[in-house]
Amino acid sequence: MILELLDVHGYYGKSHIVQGVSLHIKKGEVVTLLGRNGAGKTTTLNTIMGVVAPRRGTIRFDGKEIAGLPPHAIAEKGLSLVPEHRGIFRLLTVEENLTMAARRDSPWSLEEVYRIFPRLRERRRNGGSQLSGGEQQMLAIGRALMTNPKVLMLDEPVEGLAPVIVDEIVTQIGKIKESGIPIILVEQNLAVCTQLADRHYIIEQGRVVYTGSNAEFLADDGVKDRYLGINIAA
Ligand SMILES: Nc1ncnc2c1ncn2[C@@H]1O[C@H](COP(=O)(O)OP(=O)(O)OP(=O)(O)O)[C@@H](O)[C@H]1O
Repeated sequence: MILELLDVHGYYGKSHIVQGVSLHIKKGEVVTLLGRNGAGKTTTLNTIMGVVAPRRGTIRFDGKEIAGLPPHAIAEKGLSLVPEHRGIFRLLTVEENLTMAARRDSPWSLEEVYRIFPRLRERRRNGGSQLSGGEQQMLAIGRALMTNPKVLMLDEPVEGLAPVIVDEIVTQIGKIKESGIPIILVEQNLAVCTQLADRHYIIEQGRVVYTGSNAEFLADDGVKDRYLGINIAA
């Protein structure tokens, strides 16, 4: 098990948002965090990264406790979060965005990243501000790869993108999965989730209310209806 959360609680000030989340991810797996808006998925990712300090519970990464460490120390250990609002440097070129994230010990070279994201190679001299939304997302993920992540967390990577770009990014995330990097995916697009994931967690009001394999989830229309408000018959 590469990452494990046991009864983790996270707060924004006095607001108790993450209310005892337990979950885990193994090497090579893709797991999703599903749930309605405001359920606490992003806050769970921020709690793993130490951006929201966990007040109770255990977060073990590679067998060692990381709860309570500052975000930079957690990032240095190899946890990488690509946030919803991408955070690329708009005044730098694509290639500069990538190279400035590179770590000396990383097996991920520019070539490797360009192999997964051919569009970034084509756009390598373009500034961040000249990229489409999809290209910005690719750059944000590519930049995370340059840091040699041992666990990659993606927060709504295809939100607001055209279907053809969504397909492209799903293929690219699939290639990252094949490379062996475990991925925690927060995503509202269920088709994307079920194409990529081995397992799913559904979060409601800061708690895990369902967990199952992708096959179990796909076979259970009731679960989608109950927790996600998707009427399968419609
Ligand atoms: N910086 C913040 N300060 C205070 N409350 C916050 C903050 N960020 C989020 N919240 C609250 O925490 C709750 C959970 O938000 P979170 O973003 O984790 O939900 P989510 O499941 O990721 O949903 P979404 O898809 O809307 O991002 C919400 O009620 C939200 O209003």
